[in-house]
Amino acid sequence: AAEDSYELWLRYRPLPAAARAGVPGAVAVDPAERDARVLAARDELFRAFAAMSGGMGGGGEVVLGTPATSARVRALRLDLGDLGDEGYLVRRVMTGGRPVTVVAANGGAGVLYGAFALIRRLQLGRPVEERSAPKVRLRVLNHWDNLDRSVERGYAGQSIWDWWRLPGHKDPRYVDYARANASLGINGTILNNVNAKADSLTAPYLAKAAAVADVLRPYGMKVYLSARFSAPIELGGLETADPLDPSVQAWWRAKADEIYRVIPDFGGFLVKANSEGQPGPRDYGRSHADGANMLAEALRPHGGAVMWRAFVYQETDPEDRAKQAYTEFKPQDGRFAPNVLVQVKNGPIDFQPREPFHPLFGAMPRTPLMLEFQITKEYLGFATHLVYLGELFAETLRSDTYARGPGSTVSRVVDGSLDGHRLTGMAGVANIGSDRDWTGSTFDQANWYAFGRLAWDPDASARTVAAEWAGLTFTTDPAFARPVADLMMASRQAMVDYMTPLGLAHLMGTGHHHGPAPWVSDLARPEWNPAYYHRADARGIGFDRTSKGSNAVGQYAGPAARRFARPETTGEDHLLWFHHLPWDHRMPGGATLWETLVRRYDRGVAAVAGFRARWAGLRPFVDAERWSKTADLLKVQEEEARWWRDASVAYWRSLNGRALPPGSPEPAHPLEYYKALRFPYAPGQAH
Ligand SMILES: CO[C@H]1[C@H](O)[C@@H](O)[C@H](O)O[C@@H]1C(=O)O
Repeated sequence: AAEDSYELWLRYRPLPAAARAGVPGAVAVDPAERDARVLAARDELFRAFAAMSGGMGGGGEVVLGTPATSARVRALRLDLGDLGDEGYLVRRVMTGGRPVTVVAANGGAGVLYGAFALIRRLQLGRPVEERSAPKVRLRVLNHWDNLDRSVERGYAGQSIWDWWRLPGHKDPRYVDYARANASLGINGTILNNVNAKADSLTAPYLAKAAAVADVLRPYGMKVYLSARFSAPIELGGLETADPLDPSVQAWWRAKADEIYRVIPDFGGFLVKANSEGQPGPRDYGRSHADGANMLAEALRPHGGAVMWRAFVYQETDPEDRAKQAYTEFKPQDGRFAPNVLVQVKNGPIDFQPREPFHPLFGAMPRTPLMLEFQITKEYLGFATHLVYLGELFAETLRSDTYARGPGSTVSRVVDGSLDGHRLTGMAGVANIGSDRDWTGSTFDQANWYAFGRLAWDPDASARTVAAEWAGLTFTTDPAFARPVADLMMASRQAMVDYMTPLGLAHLMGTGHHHGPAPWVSDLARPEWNPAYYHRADARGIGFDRTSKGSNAVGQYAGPAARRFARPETTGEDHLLWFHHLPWDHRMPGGATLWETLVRRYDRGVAAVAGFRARWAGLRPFVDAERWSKTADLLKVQEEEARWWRDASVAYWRSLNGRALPPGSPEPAHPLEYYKALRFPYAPGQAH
């Protein structure tokens, strides 16, 4: 179809007539060039130029390559010193009296990224020159994809990884997946769920992963696997997976050797250990560092890395889940091998609509901390609600940890500049599935896009990224791109308002995590209950994490801790995250907490109604298919926003017996109606 959402942001279309002459007519690589990434860059430029020129191109030539392999690039004596392996330079130069656009880099990956940058700039109608290098080294997607093609927390259909027919059949979709990722600079992918089956490490599955790696390699992407810690028992027939046991160590060394025989550039392992029932070193009285280092030692001869997740909330500190990862990992700072990264979620609980930054950022200066975002919207309305996550990601990244004084932002922890780490990384839990539009909705494509752009440059502006995506995906007409970027930027706060305003968190329905269920309090583990998080009763609401409560604030560095210690300085965004307050608590504007809470719900619902109206006005700019799907989903979102608001307000009122502030509507139904709703077949559930 002419307007196919399958193409994502790589929609190569004829440029406006005036711009077509500027589309290069020729692409030159050195005849001896053998780097598959440079050849992929050349092919991508051919494809893009042919479409963008509408047959009218001819604005000169593009020369691609590295000084090492291209005599023409070498002859230009460009300064590429600060670009590393993956950075690039796109520059207009005169050679032999003719203007030429050169895409130069120190390595093939840089050439590839430069080619995509050139395409992007032409699509957006911008001057083509650009110099850029990634600030973060490992920019990876985490697929929570199971071997049976179900996707944990996936809302866009089945897994794209067709394990059954691999390696014999390689779905052409893998090439488009690689192109999309390369266009953002994403350079690695973890193919299988962190809740891992040991089967993924058997020879047949390694052959399948190798086939995928072969497709991704020309696009600069490495394959990684999630490793099940107990695999030596399940696959090797050993009696233990104790990381200090020599037979276990030998098993992993042999396994790593086997993997590198079939995937020579294998990236390494991602591990979820001793978390939510997964096996791990703690099962044997060993530490996380013991477990990670054992795997790191097996990968070290081959240059692989271990991404060891810090998502743990058992065993230690039952008083406050938000404190547990810090309690367990902070003492191990400095004990991890050099090829281990500790992968930390953006916030201390679990991918909520809003959380403060995770207290481990800044607290483990001797360990490379990898930041994990969730691109799939497990707690944020699945692929139905329009929520632009670039704004959430950027909020985390610019948060100041104060670990080394003011300006010690999370982005500086992650890019390694704060503590001098060269091994750095950012992971995004993928929202990709086999739906035609990849992500379940057009606007969820923007979240994949924003993750990639912010992994490349954690200091990039979320708004700029949104406008860029809207320009590439729809049209660069400012009468469209500007209002759409405004809508996207407002969308996350709108969701916070109608779901969990003022710092509330984790009030979603159990298991599936869709829809409100603040009344649930009878689940086996205390931290699975919404009531654990809101702690509301007749008198007040919120989780006291000050020194009078769980003292989670004590895990933050001085100025941050001081800010979070008092309601007045905490600010509205995290108010009830850190404080338990009476319903009559006076807010800065003079209204009570209760009134303000209800007003926030109302504001969130009204915002979504506003998005619908705005989208209606943008109809002339968008093809019918993509316009209608978005319009349909916004209608559902408005209904669900009202559901969240009504159910939540009805519940809080059942506790506090208060009237609604003037003008705020009564909930549509009595509380019992909301409590009785059931969604046994919601998508994406853990199994
Ligand atoms: C993969 O498991 C997930 C689980 O489905 C999810 O509810 C939660 O977000 O976190 C877990 C994790 O991050 O490990």
